[in-house]
Amino acid sequence: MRILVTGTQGQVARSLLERGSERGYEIILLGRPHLDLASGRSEIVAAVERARPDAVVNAAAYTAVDKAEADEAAAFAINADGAGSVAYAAARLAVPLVHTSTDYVFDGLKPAAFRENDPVGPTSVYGRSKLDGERQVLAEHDNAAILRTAWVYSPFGANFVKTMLRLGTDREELRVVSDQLGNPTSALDIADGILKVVANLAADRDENLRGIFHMAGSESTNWAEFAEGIFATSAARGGPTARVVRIGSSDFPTAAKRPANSRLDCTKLQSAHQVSLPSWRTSLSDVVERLLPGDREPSPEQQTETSRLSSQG
Ligand SMILES: NC(=O)C1=CN([C@@H]2O[C@H](COP(=O)(O)OP(=O)(O)OC[C@H]3O[C@@H](n4cnc5c(N)ncnc54)[C@H](OP(=O)(O)O)[C@@H]3O)[C@@H](O)[C@H]2O)C=CC1
Ligand SMILES: Cc1cn([C@H]2C[C@H](O)[C@@H](COP(=O)(O)OP(=O)(O)O[C@H]3O[C@@H](C)C(=O)[C@@H](O)[C@H]3O)O2)c(=O)[nH]c1=O
Ligand SMILES: [Mg+2]
Repeated sequence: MRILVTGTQGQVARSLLERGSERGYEIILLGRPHLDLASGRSEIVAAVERARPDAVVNAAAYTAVDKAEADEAAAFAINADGAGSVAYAAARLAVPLVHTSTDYVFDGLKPAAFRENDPVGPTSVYGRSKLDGERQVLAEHDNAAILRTAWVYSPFGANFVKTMLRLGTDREELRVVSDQLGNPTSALDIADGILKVVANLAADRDENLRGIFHMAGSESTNWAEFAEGIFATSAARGGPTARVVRIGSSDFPTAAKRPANSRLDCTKLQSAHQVSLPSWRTSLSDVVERLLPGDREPSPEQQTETSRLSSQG
């Protein structure tokens, strides 16, 4: 099966290339200048049709949350109209579409994990543009699954894990917000989940497989606790580490307002598609390992492990 993925350097796009190729799919990454989601509908349709896909995954987006506050037109062109045009193109080709969306469509005020039919209320331009993208995708294509994910990290692109490891190399202490809750999600796990959903859409016309689903790591946390987990994982492998000082969002001003709680309840995806993603506590070490340089000093535990193994001959 030939799967067209939008974007070439994105976290989810690169993960789909890796995981999809391992599983025998033909993965075609298509990005600028060949496919620009900010261009017009006819250009987008032509680019998608040229790739002759059996399925389409829209993994490209304007994801710079703070920058989007002052760049609303570009965020909506890519995340809303661009997504709608990708869906229109997939509908014309009569192939299934998986579209990626975000936990930031929610206002964060529910004192529990959000379900797919909970009222939305984005607090940022990024969140509003992604919400409009969901609406346009649903309007253009009935053979589509919209997967809302969250707090994505991976060996690729820009993400919070990379930021922490970078800042941790020359700082002893980092101030990180502890009053925003969410589900950190490995893009490699997202890729596995997307491939399963694509296969289900291709195999089965059941309308319960279409529509909006939450697909995030199975365990929630806050950014400060996530940072502590990143540094513990890194330190155990001889990588950079720093002490995390827990602060409130009001002590870390940003252009965009983030939801205080954007935990996602993913039971609908499990029951319809039999997909559930691991906890960040399980998936983080693989990503941290891949992000650390190869020539670092082993940690004391690793040294013990190495000498134990070599003494066993
Ligand atoms: N990152 C996160 O924490 C979260 C992401 N999501 C959603 O998941 C999806 C994947 O995100 P992620 O992989 O992290 O994204 P990244 O920020 O890693 O990558 C974004 C991708 O979009 C591409 N892109 C941006 N603008 C355009 C454009 N005009 N035309 C074509 N391609 C464009 C980029 O292209 P290029 O390669 O050329 O730079 C890049 O490949 C998105 O829908 C995002 O909204 C949801 C929740 C959390
Ligand atoms: C770097 C840093 C960030 N923070 C805070 C800022 C913010 O509230 C939180 C996370 O920062 P980031 O900018 O990495 O994350 P952010 O850009 O908000 O990440 C979001 O991206 C989009 C694309 C999504 O769809 C969301 O699911 C979510 O993953 O951590 C600190 O408290 N201390 C720090 O040193
Ligand atoms: Mg960011």
